[in-house]
Amino acid sequence: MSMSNRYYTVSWDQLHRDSKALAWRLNDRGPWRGIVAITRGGLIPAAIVARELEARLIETVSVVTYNEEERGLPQVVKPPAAAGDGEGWLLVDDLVDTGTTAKVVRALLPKAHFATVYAKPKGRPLVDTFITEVSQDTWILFPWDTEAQFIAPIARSAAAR
Ligand SMILES: O=P(O)(O)OC[C@H]1O[C@H](OP(=O)(O)OP(=O)(O)O)[C@H](O)[C@@H]1O
Ligand SMILES: O=c1[nH]c(=O)c2nc[nH]c2[nH]1
Ligand SMILES: [Mg+2]
Repeated sequence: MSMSNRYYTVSWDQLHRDSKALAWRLNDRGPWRGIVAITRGGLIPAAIVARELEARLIETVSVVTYNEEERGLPQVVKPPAAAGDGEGWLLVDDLVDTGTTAKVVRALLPKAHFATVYAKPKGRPLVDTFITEVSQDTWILFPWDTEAQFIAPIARSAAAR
C-alpha cells in the first residue's frame, strides 16, 4: 500500500450515491450483455450498478498486484471466462490509481466499457467513464476498510499540545 499525503473518506451513503451517479451515465450507453466486476473492490459498486441497470449476468475477474514486492508482476487469479473479448460488457471497479490493474484487465477484455467510481490522474486515461477524480497523492478510504472510532474533544487534544 503506497503512502499518501491526504485521505478522501468515503461513507457507505456516499458510495451508494456515487455508484448510482455512475449507473445514470452508463444507462445511456447500454444495453449491456452483463457486468464484469473486478474483485474485490469492484464488487459493491458493480452490485449497485447492476441493480440500477437491471443487469443479472455478473462475471468476475481477479487480479492480484504486488507493487511493493520483488516479484512485481500482476497475477490474474480468476479470468473473466464468460465475457469473451468484452464486447457489450461493462467492466466495473471502485477506482483506478496507477492503472496497473486496469491495464491487465483491459488486455483480457479489450472491447469492454471500463467504468470506475473514482479515478486518479495516472489511471484516468484507461477509464471510459468515472464519477469523481482525486489527486494522485490522495488515498481513498472505503467504508469496508474503515470503522467509526472515538476521537478526543478539540479542547482536550489542543491542551495536550
Ligand atoms: O490502478 P491500481 O494502482 O492498480 O490500483 C487500483 C486497484 O487497487 C485496488 O485493488 P487491490 O489490488 O488493492 O485489491 P482489492 O480490490 O481486492 O482490494 C482497487 O480496488 C483497484 O482494483
Ligand atoms: O482503498 C484504496 N484506496 C486507494 O486510494 C487505492 N489505490 C490503490 N488501491 C487503493 N485502495
Ligand atoms: Mg481492486
